[in-house]
Amino acid sequence: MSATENSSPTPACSPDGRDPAPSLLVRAARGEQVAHPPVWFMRQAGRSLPEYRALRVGTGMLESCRTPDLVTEITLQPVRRHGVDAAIFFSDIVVPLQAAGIDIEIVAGVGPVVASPVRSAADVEAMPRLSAEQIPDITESVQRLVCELDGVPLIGFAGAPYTLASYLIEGGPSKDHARTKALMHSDPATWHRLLSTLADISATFLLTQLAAGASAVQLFDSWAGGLSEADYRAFVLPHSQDVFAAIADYDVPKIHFGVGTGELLAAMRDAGASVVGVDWRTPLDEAARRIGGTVAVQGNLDPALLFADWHVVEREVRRIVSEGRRAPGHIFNLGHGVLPDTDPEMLTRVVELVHSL
Ligand SMILES: O=C(O)CCc1c2[nH]c(c1CC(=O)O)Cc1[nH]c(c(CC(=O)O)c1CCC(=O)O)Cc1[nH]c(c(CC(=O)O)c1CCC(=O)O)Cc1[nH]c(c(CCC(=O)O)c1CC(=O)O)C2
Repeated sequence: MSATENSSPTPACSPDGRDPAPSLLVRAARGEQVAHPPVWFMRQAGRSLPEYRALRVGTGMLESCRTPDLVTEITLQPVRRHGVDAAIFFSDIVVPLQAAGIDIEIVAGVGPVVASPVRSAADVEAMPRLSAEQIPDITESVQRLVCELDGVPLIGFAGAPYTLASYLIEGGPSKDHARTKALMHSDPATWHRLLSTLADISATFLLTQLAAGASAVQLFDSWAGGLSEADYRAFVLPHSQDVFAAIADYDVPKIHFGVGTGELLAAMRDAGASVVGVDWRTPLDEAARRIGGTVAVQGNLDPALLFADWHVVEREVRRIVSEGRRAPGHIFNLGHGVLPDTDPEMLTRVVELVHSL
């Protein structure tokens, strides 16, 4: 029976590439000597790929994320096309919120939109929790992928409590996160209750992916870089720590990433990460110095530079790989997600170049 006919994993592919032969990604994350850095890209599946755009016609984003046939195929597309060293589970940070019962949609061209923003103690009190039983499709998709990936590691992911809270409070994407910061400072009790509820939801989503066979996880705190270190440590870090503590029993790379977090890198390590993701603003050797040289780094090509001429991209990739060699371990990635209009050929060339260095 093939994996696609059976939702439970076959022994041949259940604990997967998660040992006994650790993948390049796992070895680099552990700081072991590797010939070249492993490479994958945030948002490597998705709008940059014509085969993704074709498959998505007529199906909404969140519906796609809950349909194992689509999730499996979309997750595999960039692995086949680019030869990346890891797959990232095709989903979104708001999937667990919707699965829990929160009225949230992803509107094309806008992003996540929340029907009733969460702004008061009563709103937080009324928030639902997420149980593993509500997301059997996530288990099925991960199990199928682990089989189909045949040793290529699958990275599971979730949004961190702060970034999820920012969408729930603002009601959608926001540049300044003004309502979020206002609630944080004017009603700390409600704030901590909200973040603790979200930490629970994130942990359940990650645990589900790990139990189904994911080889690594990434916790996205995309918007944490908008906070001072003092606010981050007081209002955010304890909740991100709770998420990492919930998955501590899994001996897998635990990547923690945010945009504009140059001042927060050490604090994000303190959340419990074994790999810290770095955007393009901080060189990787400097990032490793700020982190204290104890964990691996991931990054950090500016996604906008993929629109420049190849000689620019080549120079930048070489610089990043060389700076990454001065860190205790390096996973090559962009400094944030692939932009939708990126020429996928550029991504394939970056993979080939990193593999040749
Ligand atoms: O600007 C905003 O605040 C809204 C952003 C937004 C989100 N989901 C969204 C959108 C609209 C859009 O991308 O156009 C909506 C969204 N999520 C995704 C897609 C697919 C694509 O980009 O073409 C799309 C666009 C879908 C569509 O319009 O058809 C899928 C997604 N989101 C995410 C991931 C994980 C990853 O990045 O690798 C992945 C899957 C992995 C993959 O595609 O390979 C994670 C995610 N979603 C989201 C965030 C918050 C910050 C950010 O977007 O950069 C983050 C974390 C992050 O990337 O830093 C929220």
